[in-house]
Amino acid sequence: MDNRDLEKQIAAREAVKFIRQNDIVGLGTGSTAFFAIQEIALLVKNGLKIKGVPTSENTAALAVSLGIELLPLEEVKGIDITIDGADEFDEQLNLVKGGGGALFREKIVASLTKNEIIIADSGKLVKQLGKFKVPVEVVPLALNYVLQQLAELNGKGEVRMKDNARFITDNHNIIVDADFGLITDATGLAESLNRIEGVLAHGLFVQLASKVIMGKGTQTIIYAKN
Ligand SMILES: O=C[C@H](O)[C@H](O)[C@H](O)COP(=O)(O)O
Repeated sequence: MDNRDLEKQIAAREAVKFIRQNDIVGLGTGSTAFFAIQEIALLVKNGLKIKGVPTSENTAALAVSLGIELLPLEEVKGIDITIDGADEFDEQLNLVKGGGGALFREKIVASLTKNEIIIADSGKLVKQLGKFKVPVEVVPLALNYVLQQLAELNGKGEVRMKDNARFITDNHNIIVDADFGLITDATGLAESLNRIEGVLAHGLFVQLASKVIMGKGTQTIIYAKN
C-alpha cells in the first residue's frame, strides 16, 4: 500500500469509531470511502448492527459484496452518520466532491445526515478551494445553456469524458468540470450554481461536513466545526 492509501486507511479507521449500534450509516463513494466501507464490514462481521445508505451504484455493489445491509436512499428520512471522501477541503470544512461523479447522491445523503465525516489523505487539504475543478451534474438537454451560465460566472466548463464517450452518472446525466480558478467565496458560488436551470447538483459542499479526519503519515488530524 502506498503512503496516500495508508493515510486513507488510518483516517477511515478513526472515522468508524464514531458509528454506534443500530445507526443508519451513509456510505460514501471513491477510493477513500472504500477503506471506510471495508472497516464497517469488519465491524458488522463482529456484531455491529447498522444499515447502510449507498451514495452510488458502485458503493451499493461493494457494500452488498461485503455483507452490509442496505436501505434505499428514497426510503430514508434521516441518517445518523456518513463517512465519505472529498477531492479537496479547506480548514473551514468546505469541500469539492464529485471527482468520481457521485456528487448528487452524496449531497442528498449529506443533507440527510446528522454527522457527516469526511476522510482524506493529506494531499486533499488546500488553503483555498479551486485547484480541483468543480464537478457539475447537468441534465444533458441543458448542456449549452449551463456552459453559457458557467461562463457568466467566469467558469470554464468541460464535459467529462470516459473511454471516448461522455461520462454518464448513475442518474443518467453528464458531468461538466468547471474551472473557476481559486474560489474566494464558496458560499456565493454554490448559491449561484444552485440557481442555474439544468444543474442537478454541483460538487461544492458548504456547511455540510461536521468534521474532516485527515491521515498524515501515521497520525490523524481532525478538523471540526467550531
Ligand atoms: O464522486 C466521488 C466522490 O465525491 C469522492 O468522494 C471524491 O471524488 C473523492 O474520491 P477519492 O477518495 O477517490 O479521492
